Amino acid sequence: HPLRNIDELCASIVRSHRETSQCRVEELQALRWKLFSREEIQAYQSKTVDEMWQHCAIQLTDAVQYVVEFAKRIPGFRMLSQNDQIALLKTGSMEVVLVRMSRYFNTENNTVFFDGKFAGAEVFKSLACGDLIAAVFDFAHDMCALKLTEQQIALFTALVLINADRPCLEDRGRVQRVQRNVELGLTHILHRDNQDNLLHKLYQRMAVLRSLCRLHIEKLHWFSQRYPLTAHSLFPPLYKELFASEGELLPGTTH
Ligand SMILES: O=S(=O)(c1cccc(C(F)(F)F)c1)N1CCc2ccc(OCc3c(Cl)cncc3Cl)cc21
Repeated sequence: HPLRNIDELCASIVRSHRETSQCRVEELQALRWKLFSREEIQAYQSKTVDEMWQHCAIQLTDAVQYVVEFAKRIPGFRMLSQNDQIALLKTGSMEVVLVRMSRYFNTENNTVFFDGKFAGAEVFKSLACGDLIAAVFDFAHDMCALKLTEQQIALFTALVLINADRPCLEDRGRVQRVQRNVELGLTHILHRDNQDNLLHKLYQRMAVLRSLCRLHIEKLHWFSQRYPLTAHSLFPPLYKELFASEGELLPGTTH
C-alpha cells in the first residue's frame, strides 16, 4: 500500500529505529560513569593486534545485524532488488553503525560505550590504528554537538543508507525514488522541530562518514595482509561479505 503521507513514513522509520537499536539511550545514560579500571584497560592494551581486531570485528558485525533489520523495515527498501539491497548495505551499514555509536558517546570524558562500559580511545590502542580511532571519536563528538533527537537520527540514518549515488546499483532510479521520500521525511522532521539549519550540517557529516569508512577499509586491507589467517578464517562471514573487497581478500565468500 503506497504511503498515505510523509507523517506515516516518518513514524514507520522512527519505530524501526527504536526497534532495531541495540540499547536505548536512556539505558546507557545510567551506565555513563561505568568506566574501565586501570587493570581492565591494561588487559585490552595487552591483547595482540589480531585479538583486538577480531574482538572489534565481532562487535561491529553484531551492530551491523541490527542495521540490516532497520534497513529491511524502511518503506521501499524491500522493493529494491536483492543486489541493490546488498549494495546499499555494503557501503552504508558501517556508516549507520558509526552514527548509532555516537549516541553512546560521553562528551564529558570522551568515552564511548564498548563491551558493557565506557571506554576512552586508549582502550583501543592494540588495534594499531590510532588515526582511525581518533577519527571515530572526533566524529562521535561532532555528532553529539548537533544534539539530534532519536527521531532525527532515525531519519538521518535511513538517508545514509538509501543513497542512490552508491556504486554498482542496478536500478538507480528506483533507489532515487525511495531516497527522495526519506529526504522529504528528514526535512519534514527538521522543519517541524524548527531546525532546518541542521540539514546542511547533516549532509556535511555524510561526507565525513564516507571518509571514515574508506579509512576503515584501508586498515582492513593492511590488517588482512599482515594477519591473513585471522582475516580469512576468524572474522565473521557477514563482516567479510560487507567490508572485504570482492575476491581479492577473502576467496570463497558466498554471493
Ligand atoms: O568494537 S565496538 O564495540 C566499538 C565500540 C566503540 C568504539 C569502537 C572503535 F573501535 F571504533 F573505537 C569500537 N563496535 C561497535 C561499533 C563499531 C564500529 C566499528 C568497529 O570496528 C571497526 C574497527 C575499527 Cl574502528 C578499528 N579497527 C578494527 C575494526 Cl573492526 C567496531 C565497533
